[in-house]
Amino acid sequence: MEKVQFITHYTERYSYLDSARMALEGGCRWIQLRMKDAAENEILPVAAEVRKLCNDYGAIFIIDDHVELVKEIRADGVHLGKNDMSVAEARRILGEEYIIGGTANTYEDVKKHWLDGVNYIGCGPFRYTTTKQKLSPILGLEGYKKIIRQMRADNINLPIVAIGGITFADILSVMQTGVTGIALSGTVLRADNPVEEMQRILTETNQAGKINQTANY
Ligand SMILES: Cc1ncc(COP(=O)(O)OP(=O)(O)O)c(N)n1
Ligand SMILES: Cc1ncsc1CCOP(=O)(O)O
Ligand SMILES: [Mg+2]
Repeated sequence: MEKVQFITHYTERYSYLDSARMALEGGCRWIQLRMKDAAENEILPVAAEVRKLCNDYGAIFIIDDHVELVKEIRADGVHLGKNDMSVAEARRILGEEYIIGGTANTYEDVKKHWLDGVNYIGCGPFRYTTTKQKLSPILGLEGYKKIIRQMRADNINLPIVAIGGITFADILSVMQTGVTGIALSGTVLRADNPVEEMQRILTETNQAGKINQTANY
């Protein structure tokens, strides 16, 4: 599985599409199109461009929230949180070929998604971030360690992607908690050169992932 998911964001400098393009140019191969509160007629043209770019780069394309658009925009899957359609319902609609991600803030969230047939978990927030409103309680490193311990005890084997306020400096310690990967947005878009920042983040995450594989948890 890809270790780094980039989440699109609109800033003063960049459009949603710019953000996806820069992440792909920097080597990221897993893009989530997140256009919070945008209407369908705004999402569709951007999604068409992101789909094309992801095809060019051989990247996975996930859409946030919109199960009803997945097939129309030819996304590879969808990411769903607590206030979205349930993973079980989305699975019934989309079938087994699509990727479904689910948000978790607690071990109970992870377990429910596991039973509902999720493919990966977006687990967070790691720390405070302004990219998302109404954040769940901050997990910090200890929060991830606890969730991973509980998963191992119950034999739940699911990719866990840490999210929320993650920067380059956090990657090693976050990956060392045992998570599978990270999802990020703001730290890439705030960088002077987002393409280079993405490259640096990928190298660091893959390096940290290799250390993880040899560590004895
Ligand atoms: C990888 C990943 N993890 C978590 C989220 C948050 O999803 P959700 O809780 O539904 O919040 P919104 O993103 O919809 O505001 C995510 N999008 N991606
Ligand atoms: C979608 C989402 N869910 C929890 S934090 C977040 C945004 C993460 O973005 P950033 O890396 O900018 O903090
Ligand atoms: Mg959502």
